[in-house]
Amino acid sequence: MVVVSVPAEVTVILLDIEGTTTPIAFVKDVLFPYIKENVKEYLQTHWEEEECQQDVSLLRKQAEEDAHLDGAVPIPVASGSDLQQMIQAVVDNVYWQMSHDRKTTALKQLQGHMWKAAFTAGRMKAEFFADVVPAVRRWREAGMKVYIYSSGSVEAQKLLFGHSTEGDILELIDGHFDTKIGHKVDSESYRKIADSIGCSTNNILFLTDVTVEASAAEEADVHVAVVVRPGNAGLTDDEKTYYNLITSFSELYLPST
Ligand SMILES: CSCCC(=O)C(=O)COP(=O)(O)O
Ligand SMILES: [Mg+2]
Repeated sequence: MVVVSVPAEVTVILLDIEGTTTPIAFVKDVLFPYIKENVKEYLQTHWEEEECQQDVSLLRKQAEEDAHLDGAVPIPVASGSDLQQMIQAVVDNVYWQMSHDRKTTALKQLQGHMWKAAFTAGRMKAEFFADVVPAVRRWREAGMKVYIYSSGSVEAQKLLFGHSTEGDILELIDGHFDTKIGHKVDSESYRKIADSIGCSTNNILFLTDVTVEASAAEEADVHVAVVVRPGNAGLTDDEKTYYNLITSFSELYLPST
């Protein structure tokens, strides 16, 4: 087994979800199809609710910003539009964004609200790779703080950790960040996360499957390791040489343990 040593200055482990703690297949084959199958009915049922109206407003704002993109789907303003046409426009916009795996705050917020019913009713349970929970427990026993940084909304992250096949493991996580702090490919986001936690960027080790995210974090002086899991996108030879790679969290060696 290859072992990657965690630098002594690291006190915080920051985890990506999809492709790092959780199989991409769970996201692509369970979470995302649930949205596609239920978005129309969800909008019809919840349309009058404040939360749903806020989600639609955010999607409309995003659609305005996306207007220049090929195939972008506009969402008309409420007044003067037929309700069913409006709902269909939102559905089409969600489908279009999902077909491009967009990580916009607007899409992620709606998805989080939609998953709430499925998770809280016990109809869906989040999957974590077998090494994740034991490793997080060990890190915490060794005095590390463990945070999540995912494009999935904080609300959705809490649903996953609160309703998993391993039970409610939310208490293992010290805090959550999503794209409201900035995008994961933007190095400034990692500086803001360090500020918010109250540490230096070089006190953080970020684990992700996506090398552009690793590169952005590294630019901010965050330590990184790239996580290679079944079903993840392949890496180039240069990426394999450049980054510390782990295939399991158990391959991380903490000097204090
Ligand atoms: C609460 S995560 C749900 C999955 C998701 O929507 C997503 O975009 C995952 O992105 P990540 O940044 O964790 O790779
Ligand atoms: Mg990921």
